[in-house]
Amino acid sequence: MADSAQAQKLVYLVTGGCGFLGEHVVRMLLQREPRLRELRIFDLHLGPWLEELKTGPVQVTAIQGDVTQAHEVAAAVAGAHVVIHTAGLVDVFGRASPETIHEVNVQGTQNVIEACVQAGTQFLVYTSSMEVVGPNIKGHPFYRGNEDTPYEAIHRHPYPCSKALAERLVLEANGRKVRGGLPLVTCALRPTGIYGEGHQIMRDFYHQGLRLGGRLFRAVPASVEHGRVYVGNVAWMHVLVARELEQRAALMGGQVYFCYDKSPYKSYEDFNMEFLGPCGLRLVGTRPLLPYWLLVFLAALNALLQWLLRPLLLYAPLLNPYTLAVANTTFTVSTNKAQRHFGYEPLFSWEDSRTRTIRWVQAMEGSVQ
Ligand SMILES: NC(=O)c1ccc[n+]([C@@H]2O[C@H](COP(=O)([O-])OP(=O)(O)OC[C@H]3O[C@@H](n4cnc5c(N)ncnc54)[C@H](O)[C@@H]3O)[C@@H](O)[C@H]2O)c1
Ligand SMILES: CC(C)[C@@H](O)CC[C@@H](C)[C@H]1CC[C@H]2[C@@H]3[C@H](O)C=C4C[C@@H](O)CC[C@]4(C)[C@H]3CC[C@]12C
Repeated sequence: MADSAQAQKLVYLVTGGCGFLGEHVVRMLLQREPRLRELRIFDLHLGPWLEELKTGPVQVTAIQGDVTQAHEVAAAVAGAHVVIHTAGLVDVFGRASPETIHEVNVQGTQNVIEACVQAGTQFLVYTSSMEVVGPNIKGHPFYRGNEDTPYEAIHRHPYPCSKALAERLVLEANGRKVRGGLPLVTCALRPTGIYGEGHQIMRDFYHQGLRLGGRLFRAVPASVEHGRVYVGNVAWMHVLVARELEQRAALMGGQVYFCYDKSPYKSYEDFNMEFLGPCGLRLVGTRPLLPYWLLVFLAALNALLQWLLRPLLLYAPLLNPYTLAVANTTFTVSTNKAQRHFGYEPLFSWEDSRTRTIRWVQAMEGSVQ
């Protein structure tokens, strides 16, 4: 990274900077990274909100580009000191083909790595996922596990497969010599289910509840714990890792860190109700209203319909065999590795994270009280 004379003048690149997490990373960098001279935001789809960021002291450069295009990535990385790579296809609903998911999540990540090597960029932070670990295809629970907990990470779905492969590429690239002869320092962050302002799935559940007269119907037992983490804390961890990588390269380089905070362990649906309940929705049923075998049948029917309708239209409901399996498998983390390695503490308390998310849902048109 830059020498002391220029230490206040760093260039950061955030890929996927207009996404749900990416936007929070961009805003967090502008608020909490005083060394920034230029912040480059690379995304397939640039958001109109970027314009408001261009009035501050930091040069904000919006770059419309595709991580699958190596030359576009190389141009965006050239001259950057730090790359935070969040761009990816987060698709477990069958919207994109397995080939496209692989091309974006794996080849796109390889393009970012090679661009760092060619440009002499030394620091790369990759947004991985809990799904690199599990739930696995056998439905084994991962109960309050950490980065060292043994677990049979076997996947078949294109999304977790792509995240696992991309993470491996990033970690294996740690230590490669970049242009100029210095070592590339990489690390991967593994958020569990992220929630907060801008979470599209939360928005989908809210609108589904409105369509059903203010009700959602329980499909998953309350006993199935899911780890969730507030988007602001995930963004903060990215900023902190990017800042500490240089000083702690020997300790942090090539490492993975789960993203965590004080969000409570609950079933996916019960956790969502922490925000949707105060916005007027009700979760019907203290236990699943339908037997599991019927849910399995309905999920399979959705998958069949998606396949049959694909030539005509995209049918991608929330319920499919993969989402049903994930929803019904306990996956929670309990770790302090990020705190031990680089002093991470959540920036937002559970209460604050909950309040911010509720306010965001309430701001959506038609919140029912
Ligand atoms: N949302 C979660 O719960 C969660 C949990 C763990 C990890 N993650 C990871 O966090 C990252 C961001 O996820 P998100 O939830 O913000 O998703 P998102 O879809 O909101 O954001 C992804 C961004 O990447 C961009 N993008 C997609 N394909 C691109 C391409 N070919 N070139 C350039 N940009 C491209 C999209 O336009 C979008 O702005 C992903 O890597 C995802 O795997 C998400
Ligand atoms: C229809 C019901 C069965 C309903 O409960 C389904 C919920 C389902 C859509 C979600 C349950 C668990 C979610 C996943 C989890 O939070 C972690 C993820 C990792 C991240 O990298 C991408 C998103 C996701 C796969 C997330 C997707 C939605 C769920 C499957």
